[in-house]
Order: sequence, then structure tokens, then C-alpha cells
Amino acid sequence: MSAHPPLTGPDVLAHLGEVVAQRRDEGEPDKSYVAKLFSKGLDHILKKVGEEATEVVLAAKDGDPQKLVYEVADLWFHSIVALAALKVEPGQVLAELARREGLSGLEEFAARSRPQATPQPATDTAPPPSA
Ligand SMILES: N=c1c2ncn([C@@H]3O[C@H](COP(=O)(O)OP(=O)(O)OP(=O)(O)O)[C@@H](O)[C@H]3O)c2ncn1[C@@H]1O[C@H](COP(=O)(O)O)[C@@H](O)[C@H]1O
Repeated sequence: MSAHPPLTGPDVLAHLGEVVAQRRDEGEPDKSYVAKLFSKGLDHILKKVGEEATEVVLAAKDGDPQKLVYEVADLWFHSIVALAALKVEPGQVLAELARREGLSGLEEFAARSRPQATPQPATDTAPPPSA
């Protein structure tokens, strides 16, 4: 029986982030898949992220929604492991997405490619202080 009611939304990611960090710090690769990933090093974790991303693309090309959900879950999970390798919590990614809420991607892109205004010299025309 589960110790707590089923988690939803951001709580799932936060809890998974905590479990992954715990496995990272316990370092017991014989007992834990996550610890095994960490024992193989960052390059192995990043390779898994790349593989899972490719599997997401293939599932989407297949047009199979259920397979897509399964593969995206694998990608998110391995991405959370990669985040934990750099001591980043899933909540930090959620906060970045929240920061972008309502900010049009097209406007943001246009602002990036707009030339920066050149700073102009100060136009303070006040008379010099009298001697
Ligand atoms: N969410 C996941 C999760 N999603 C996917 N996977 C594993 O990720 C692996 C991905 O499968 P692949 O076929 O790509 O890889 P593989 O061929 O099995 O393994 P490789 O040798 O290629 O690395 C599978 O072994 C899955 O079981 C996960 N393993 C663990 N979790 C979570 O992490 C927690 C801690 O897990 P442990 O560290 O194993 O206790 C669990 O309680 C879960 O909440």
C-alpha cells in the first residue's frame, strides 16, 4: 500500500526529483537503476537522454499516442536524472516555464533578433555650476 495518496502534476516531478537525488547520494547501483546510471557517469546519462529523445521522435512519427506518452515519460525521467547530476531540481525547470507563461515565443524571438539600441551620450543641457 502506498504511503501517501497518488501525486499529481508538479508534485510528481518534485517527488521524482527527490527520489533521484536520494539514489544519487546513496550510490547503490546493485539496488537501483538510477544509482546505476550515476555510477556510469554523466556522459552515459546524457547518452540515455539522447536515445530517449530519438524514441520520442520515432513514436510521434508512428502516430501512436500511447507509445508517445510512454517515450516522453522515459525522456522526462532521464532528463530529471541529468538535472540531478548537475544538482538542479525539476522545480527550477517548472519555474522557468512559469516565467515564460504568456510570453509569446514569436515576440521573444523577434526581440532577440532586433538590434540593441546604441547607448547615446547624456544630453544634460543644464548650465555648468557657476564658479
Ligand atoms: N520513472 C522511472 C523510470 N522510467 C523509466 N525507467 C527505467 O529506464 C530504463 C529505460 O529503458 P531502456 O530500454 O531505454 O534502457 P535499458 O535497455 O533497460 O537500460 P540501459 O542498459 O540501456 O541503460 C528502464 O530500465 C526503465 O525501467 C525508470 N526507472 C525509474 N523510475 C523512477 O525512479 C525511481 C527510482 O528507481 P530505482 O533507482 O530503480 O529505484 C522509481 O521509483 C521510479 O519512480
